[in-house]
Amino acid sequence: MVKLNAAQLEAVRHLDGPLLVLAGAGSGKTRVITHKIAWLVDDYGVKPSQIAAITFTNKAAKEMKERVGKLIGGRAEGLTVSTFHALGVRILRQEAASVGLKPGFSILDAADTTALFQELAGNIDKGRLRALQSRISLWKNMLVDPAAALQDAADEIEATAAKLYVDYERTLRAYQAVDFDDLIRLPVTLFAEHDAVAQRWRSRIWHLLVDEYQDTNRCQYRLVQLLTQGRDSFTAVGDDDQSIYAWRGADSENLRLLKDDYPALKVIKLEQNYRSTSRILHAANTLIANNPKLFEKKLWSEHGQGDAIHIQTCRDGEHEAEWVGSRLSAHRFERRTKFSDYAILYRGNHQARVIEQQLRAQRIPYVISGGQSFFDRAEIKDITCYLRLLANQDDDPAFIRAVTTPKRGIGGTTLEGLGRAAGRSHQSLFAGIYAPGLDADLNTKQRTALREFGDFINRIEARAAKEPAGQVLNDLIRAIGYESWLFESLDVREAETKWANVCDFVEWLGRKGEEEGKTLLELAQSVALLSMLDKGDEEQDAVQLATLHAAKGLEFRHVFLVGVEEGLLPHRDSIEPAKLEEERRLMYVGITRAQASLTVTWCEKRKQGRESMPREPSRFIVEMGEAAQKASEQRNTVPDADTARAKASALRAMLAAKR
Ligand SMILES: Nc1ncnc2c1ncn2[C@@H]1O[C@H](COP(=O)(O)OP(=O)(O)OP(=O)(O)O)[C@@H](O)[C@H]1O
Repeated sequence: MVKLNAAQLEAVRHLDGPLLVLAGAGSGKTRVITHKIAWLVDDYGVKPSQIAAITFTNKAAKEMKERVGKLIGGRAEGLTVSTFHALGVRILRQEAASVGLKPGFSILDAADTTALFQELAGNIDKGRLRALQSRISLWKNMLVDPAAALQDAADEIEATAAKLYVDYERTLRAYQAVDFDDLIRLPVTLFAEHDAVAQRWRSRIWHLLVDEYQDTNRCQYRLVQLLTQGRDSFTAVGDDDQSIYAWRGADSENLRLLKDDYPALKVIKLEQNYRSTSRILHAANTLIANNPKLFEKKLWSEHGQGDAIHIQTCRDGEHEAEWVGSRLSAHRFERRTKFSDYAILYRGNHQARVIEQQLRAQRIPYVISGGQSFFDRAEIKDITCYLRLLANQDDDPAFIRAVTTPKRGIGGTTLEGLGRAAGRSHQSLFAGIYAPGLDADLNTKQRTALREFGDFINRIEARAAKEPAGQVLNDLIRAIGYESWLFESLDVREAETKWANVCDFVEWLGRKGEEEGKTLLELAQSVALLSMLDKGDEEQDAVQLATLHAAKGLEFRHVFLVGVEEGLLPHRDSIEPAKLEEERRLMYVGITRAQASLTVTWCEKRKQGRESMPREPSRFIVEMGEAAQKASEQRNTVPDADTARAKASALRAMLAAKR
C-alpha cells in the first residue's frame, strides 16, 4: 500500500471490531477511508457492494468515489458512497410500505417545508417561524415524536411548537411526503421496530465507514448503531475540533459515546498533518487551544515554516473585496499559480455579494458553493414540481405549483372548489379531479381545464416509465409552453437566463438518465435531494468562494479568510461560551483549509443595513498568537500604513489584556 504512515496503515487494516480514527485537520482521515475501501476490495476480497461509506455532503461523496476510483478503478463497481440522507432515501424507497408511504413518496426541500410551515402557522413573523421550524427539526433529530413533544412541552412556547409539529406531520403524511430530517429518522424507527428489516440491511453491509463523525446527530448515530448491530465492526473518522453543526443538532459527544457504547472500541490517533505549513498549523493549534478538549491531540507537519500569515486591515467591505481581488491577482502573477489554487472563505452567505462584484470587475473567474443551489432557482423548481407530481400524485404542493405554472386558466377559485371536493372524499387534489360529485363545486369550464391537466400528467407518466428521460422531459416542457411563458411574463434578459438554466437542467438530467440507466420516473424520485448538491462544481480554473461550513473537508493552496471581525466571526448571536467554542472551531476549519498561505482580513467599518458601523478585529486573530501578531506588524509596509500601525498596536493591546 502506497503512502500511508504507520498509524494510517493500522487503521486501514483494523477489522476486529469498531474503530474510531480520531485526528486533527489534514492528517489523512479521508485518506484512511479511501485506502481502507481499496484494501478491503483488493486484498481482503470483500465485494464492493458489501461496503458502504458515508460522507457529510454530496460533494464529499463525489470526491470520495473519484479517489477510490483512482485507487482501484472499475473494481469499485457496486460500492455505496453516499450521504446519510441519500442512504436514507434508498432504504425508504425499498421499505416504503413498512412506514406507511408509497414508493413514489415526495421529498420536500427546505423551501417547500418553510412554505408548508408558513401555511400551517398562519400569519407570524419570519424569525418566529424559523425558531419553531428549527425546534421541530431538533425534535426529529433527537427522535422525539409529536405525541412525546406535546406531552413533555415545558412551557407555552414549546406547546405551540409541539402542536405545530403534530399538524406538520399529519400534513406531510397526507401529501405522501417526507422532509430531510425524516430521511434519517424514518429508517431509524423502521429498523428499531422491525428487526427483520434491519437484519436484511445489515446483511448487505459488511463494513460501514463514516467520515466527519463529529458532525453526526443523535439520529444518525442510531442509524449507524442499527446498521452495525451484532457484528459491531465499522470505521468512524472524526475530529472534535471540527464539529461545526451543533446548531443543527450535531453532537460531538457522539465521539465520546462510542467508547461507552462499544467497550471494544479501538481508537487510533493521527497526528501528522500533511496539508499545511508549520506556521499555518501553529496558528490553528494556538487558536484551538482556547477551547476545552474532548481528546488530547497534537498536530505537527514536516512542510517547513512557509510564508508568514498575512493579516490585513481594510477600511470597509468594498475596500476589503477590492484588496483581496488585487492581492490575489498579484500573487497569482508572482507565483504562476492557477485561479483554482485560491479560496475566499467567509462566515455568512451575505458576505459573498460584494466579493463577487469585485471579482467580476477584476475579471477573476470564480465558483461559489454553499450559496443558493442551482436546484433552488424558481425555474428549476417549476420543472421539478412536475417531476414530483409524476412520481407521486398525492403531492399537493407540487400539484398546486404545476397546475398554476405556466398559467393555464386554473386559478384560486377553481383550486378552492377542487380542495373542497377532495377534502370531502379524503383524497389528494390530483385524485379529486376524477372524483364523482365535482360538479357541485365547479362549473364545466373549470372541470374541463382540470381534466385536461390530469390527463396530460397521466399520459406523460406512462411515457416517463419507459422512454429516455431527456426526451420525455423535453416534450413535457414544450407541451406546457414554458419557454414562451417565460418570455411573455419576464423581461428578455431574465427570461433568457432562466430558459438557459432550464435547458441546462434538461440536458443534465437526460445525461444522468443515460449514465445511470434510469427512467424519468426513477430520476424524479430523487429530485428533491438535488437541492443539496452543487451543480456548478465541474472542474474549471476558478477561485472557490465558500462559507466556512461549505469549505469543510476541502483544501486549497492559498486561502483568504475575510471578515474576521467581532460580530461576524464570532457571529454576534454566538458570544455565549458554548456557541463561541463552535465559532472558534469554524475559524479553525477555515485556517486549516490552507496548504501554503493564509491571509486574514478584517474591516474597520462595515455596512449594517444603511449605516456604516465601526468594527473590531476578531478575538480569534489575537488567539492565533504570535505568528499572526508578527504578521500584522510586518504588514505596515502595505498601503494604509497608518491605520495598519494603529491596528497592530490595538491587536498588541488586546493580546496583552488577554495575558
Ligand atoms: N501518508 C500520507 N502521505 C502523503 N500525503 C498524505 C498522507 N496522508 C494524507 N495525505 C494528504 O494530506 C492531505 C489531507 O488529507 P485528508 O484530506 O485525508 O485529511 P483529513 O484528515 O480528512 O482532513 P480534514 O479533516 O481537515 O478535512 C491530502 O492532500 C492527502 O492527500
